[in-house]
Amino acid sequence: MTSYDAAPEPGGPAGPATGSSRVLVATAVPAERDAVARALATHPGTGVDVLAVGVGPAAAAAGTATALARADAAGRPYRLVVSAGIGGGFQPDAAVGSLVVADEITVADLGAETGDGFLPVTELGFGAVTHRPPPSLVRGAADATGAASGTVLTVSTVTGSAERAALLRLRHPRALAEAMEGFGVAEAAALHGLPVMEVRAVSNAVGPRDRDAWRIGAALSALTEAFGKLTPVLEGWNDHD
Ligand SMILES: O=C(O)c1cccc(C(=O)CC[C@H]2O[C@@H](n3cnc4c(=O)[nH]cnc43)[C@H](O)[C@@H]2O)c1
Repeated sequence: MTSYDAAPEPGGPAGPATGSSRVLVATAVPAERDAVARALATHPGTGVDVLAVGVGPAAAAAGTATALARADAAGRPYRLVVSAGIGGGFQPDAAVGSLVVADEITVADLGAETGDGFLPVTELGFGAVTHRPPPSLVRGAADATGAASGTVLTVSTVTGSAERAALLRLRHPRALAEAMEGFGVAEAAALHGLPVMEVRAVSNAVGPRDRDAWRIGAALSALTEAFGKLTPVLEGWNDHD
C-alpha cells in the first residue's frame, strides 16, 4: 500500500494483515513522495507506505511520530522507518545525481555557540545528536543501489557558503550529504523503538547558494531508481544486528 500525505487510517483499506511487515518512508515534499511512490507501484503489495511529512526536522519528527502512533493505535505497527528525499552533496565525494545512504544520521546545528566554538547538545547534558541505522541494512541498501555510505547531516538552514560547508566537514569529516529531515524522522523512530535509515539523492552541491544549479529532476529520477532496487531490501531485511 502507498499512502499520501496523511497516515493510513486505522482499519483503512489495503496493507498486509500483520503489522510487522510494514515500512514507513517519510519524505519532505510531495514531489519526493511521488518519486518514491513511482518505484513502489512496480512492487505491488509491499507493505511500504510513503508520506510527505514536511520540510525541516520539526515537521519531520511531528509527522513521522503521528504516523507511527496512528499505525500503533490501529494495531498495524511499522517495523522500520526510512527518511528519503533529495539532498545536498559534499564535493567531491557525493556528486550531483548520485545516491547516499546514511550510516550515521547527525544533526549538525543542535547545540550552543560558545566562546570556544560549537557545543553539541549532548555536551550540554541533553538528548542525542546521532542515530545509527542498522549496519546490515545500510550494507544491503548500498550494495543494491550502488550508493555511497557515510554521515548524512540534518540542518535547519540549507548551507549557502563555502565557509559553512568547510566548517561542517571539519566538524563531520565523514559527512557525504546534508538534508533537513533525517534527524527528526530518526527521533520519532527512536521514540517508538524502531530502526531508521536515510537515503538521499544528491540534487546540488553543498556550498555557495546557486538554486539554478540544483538538478531536482535528475535527483528525483535517481530516487525512483533507488527505491526500485531498495524495496526488496526493505522487505527482506530483518532486525538481527
Ligand atoms: O522545486 C521543486 O520542484 C522541488 C521538488 C522536490 C523537492 C524540492 C525541495 O526543495 C526539497 C527540499 C528538501 O530538499 C532537501 N535538500 C536538498 N538540497 C539540500 C541542501 O543542500 N541542504 C539541505 N537540504 C537540502 C531538504 O531535505 C529539503 O527538505 C523542490
